Amino acid sequence: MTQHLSQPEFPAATVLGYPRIGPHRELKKAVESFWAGRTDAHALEATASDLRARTRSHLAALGLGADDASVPLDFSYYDQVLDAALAIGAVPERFTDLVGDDGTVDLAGYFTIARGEGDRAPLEMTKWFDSNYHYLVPEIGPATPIRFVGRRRVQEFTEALNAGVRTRPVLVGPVTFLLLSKAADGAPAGFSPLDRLDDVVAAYAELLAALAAAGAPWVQLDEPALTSDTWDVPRDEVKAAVARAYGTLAAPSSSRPALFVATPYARLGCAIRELAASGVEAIGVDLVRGSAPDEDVAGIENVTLVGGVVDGHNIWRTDLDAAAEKLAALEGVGAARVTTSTSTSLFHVPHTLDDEPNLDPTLKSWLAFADEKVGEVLALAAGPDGAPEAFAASREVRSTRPTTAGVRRPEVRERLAALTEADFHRAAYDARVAAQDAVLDLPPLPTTTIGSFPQTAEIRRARAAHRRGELTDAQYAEEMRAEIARVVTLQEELGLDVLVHGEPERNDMVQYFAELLDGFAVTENGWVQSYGSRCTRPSILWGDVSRPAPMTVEWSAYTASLTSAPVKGMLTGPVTILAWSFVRDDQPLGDTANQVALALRDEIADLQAAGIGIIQVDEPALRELLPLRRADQQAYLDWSVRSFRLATSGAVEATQVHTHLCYSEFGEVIEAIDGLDADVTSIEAARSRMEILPDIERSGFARGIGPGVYDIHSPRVPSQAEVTELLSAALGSVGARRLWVNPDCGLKTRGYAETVDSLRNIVAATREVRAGLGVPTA
Ligand SMILES: Nc1nc2c(c(=O)[nH]1)N[C@@H](CNc1ccc(C(=O)N[C@@H](CCC(=O)N[C@@H](CCC(=O)N[C@@H](CCC(=O)O)C(=O)O)C(=O)O)C(=O)O)cc1)CN2
Ligand code: MET
Ligand SMILES: [Zn+2]
Repeated sequence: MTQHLSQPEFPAATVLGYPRIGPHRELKKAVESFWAGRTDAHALEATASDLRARTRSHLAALGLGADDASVPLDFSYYDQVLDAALAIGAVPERFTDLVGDDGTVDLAGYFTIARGEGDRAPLEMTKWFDSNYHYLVPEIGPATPIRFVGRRRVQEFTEALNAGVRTRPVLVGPVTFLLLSKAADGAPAGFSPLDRLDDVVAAYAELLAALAAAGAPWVQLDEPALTSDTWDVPRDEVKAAVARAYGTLAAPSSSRPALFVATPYARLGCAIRELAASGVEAIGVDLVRGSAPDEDVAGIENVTLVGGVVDGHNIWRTDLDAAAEKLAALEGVGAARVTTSTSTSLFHVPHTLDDEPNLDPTLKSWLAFADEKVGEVLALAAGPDGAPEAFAASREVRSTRPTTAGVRRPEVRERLAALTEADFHRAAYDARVAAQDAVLDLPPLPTTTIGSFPQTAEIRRARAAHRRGELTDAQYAEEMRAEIARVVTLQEELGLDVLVHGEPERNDMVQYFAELLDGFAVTENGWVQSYGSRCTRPSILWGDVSRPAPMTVEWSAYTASLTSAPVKGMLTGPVTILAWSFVRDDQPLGDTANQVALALRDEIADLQAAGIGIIQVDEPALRELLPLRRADQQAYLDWSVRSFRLATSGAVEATQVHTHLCYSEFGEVIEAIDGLDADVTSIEAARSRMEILPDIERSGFARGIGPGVYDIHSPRVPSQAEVTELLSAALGSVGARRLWVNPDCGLKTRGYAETVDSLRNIVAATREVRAGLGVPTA
């Protein structure tokens, strides 16, 4: 051991992070009431402080030590990447007026940067690694101010210490911060945010010193970017950045805390040597999605290796024997010490199983949410002799799970085994176009929406009342039908060409289907943050999947009965259903996806039989599950595309199959999108001003395409002129024959006022552009 004498030991058991939204979404409610002007910043700060207090004493009560830095301090009002940007003062120029004399931004300003205001666009939002969490993308240019200004983490640390808990502050690490950033508008060609590394590192060094001065023995720097090899920046530059950043931050000094660098989500392949040589005291590796590092890493003998053996990203009870073996194998790498942790932060999983009285007890015995995972980490640190009951309970799952009814259903398995290649193919596209043109009679540049209309407070209240038994099934259905009728009338008045039913009956586009399919369970309080204050309750896909009855046919058929316009049926695709659920870990994902696909295939057949001629199968999560390492990507794209094709290829030639994707860079998966073989694809494009078009052109994509012309993530109403301009750009690259007109995504999070104005402008702009083509306008 060459560690400094005063060097504290890393805790034997810890977790990389914990849910921050609150067991009953306390933070969501407090933040939304602040936004609505119902409470002031003081009240919000007080609620947040109370939530932090409850979280740390809860974690201490669960058994994480109160004085040894084993309780992580990872609170955020909205997003941890935005927090990092504001800690170092990196505010985009358009928000400069929000910055005070001391370089900080107050709470109201913080939310303005997160959510936009008037004509000022918020920071772009995109997926956090391969999860359904979304972070805000910092904008870094050559002149972006970067210096340590934001003391929130320091204050939170002191607050906890005064209450008797010495926490471990968590920060997004400097290299990941810059790799996740984008070049600010106006940055010269060739500029990369990583060019500002030295400035960022200098700011972090001051922040670390402030935390040490406040009494923090350890600080956790999250560097998940090091588990991916898909950055634009060459690998050698990433390694050099790690060496440079941590060479500075971990240089011997009495004024810094000990550093724990965590690398969740996949294998730390890229920079472990640079990290080990840098002088950081501890390195966390993901042993659930990744594997142990090589055995010849120089410097590792001075480092504590923190083995992430409890899955932070899924909810299955850990096989403690297998996890203990992984930890034992990690010992072989030659580190100074090996300790136990989770693979990722636990903010991807719900708080606790104790809040789920209605989950089937057998299923429940197979699961571990965040609190139960804390127990697993502690049990592993104690070992089989120290925690015999936990190890016994874990063994019990191994024996009951494979044999429990519903886990393996012969009829589902036989149907899958009998599939042939023909089940994955539709007729040739040209034949489909001819058949569809003959029945659909659509104008050029057909207008449509992505499916959902605003989920109003009345709709949610009705659903809550139905759940509590205050509305009968019939009364609830009546309310939903009334809403559908309103949405149909509105779309007719607006003059949209292909109508939707608006999805009022869906609590969520995945949970709705999970509630109707066999093989899934749903939670009551299993909320997980998706972005900002928005949460979802991921369903639990535990057994073989099948469809006991049609799921959407009545709603779609009712909708079609109200109008002579074509109505688009609306389903969620197999990949997205998997991505936004907690999925069984006992068989390949592709097999599970195909089971879901067969259920959807039957639904499509029923929709067709009910006279629905256009069916959209949403796959917004296609890009999300893309593996973080290039070598793994093709295999993923193969099974994901095939499952979509299995779901949709039963459609007859005349049925027009649509798909929809949103969020993230599609350039990387454009060939896969082509492989879906949908007749029409709608895709997010408005916020990036149609940046996707060159990718589409280059790929030779030759079917219908609707690049979004309305950024639905903002309350802003796009003007007719703006939409006309976007459409003209799209027309230039894809041509009138293939272009569809639609918003970026569903309208469920929007209000009615801005929705109606925006759709009106979209229809008007489309008519203007059609007129330019010499097409009749009405
Ligand atoms: N699963 C999923 N992931 C996704 C998306 C998505 O739509 N679904 N979209 C993208 C963006 N992410 C999003 C995630 C959540 C929401 C969202 O709107 N969430 C709602 C909850 C949606 C929901 O589950 N609603 C339920 C329950 C609503 C609720 O809170 N009910 C109250 C009572 C309602 C009342 O009395 O007003 C309660 O239970 O306490 C329903 O409608 O039934 C929220 O945070 O507020 C939007 C986008 C990517 N990932
Ligand atoms: C996140 S993609 C959303 C698609 C869905 N059909 C909707 O309109 O809400
Ligand atoms: Zn979408």
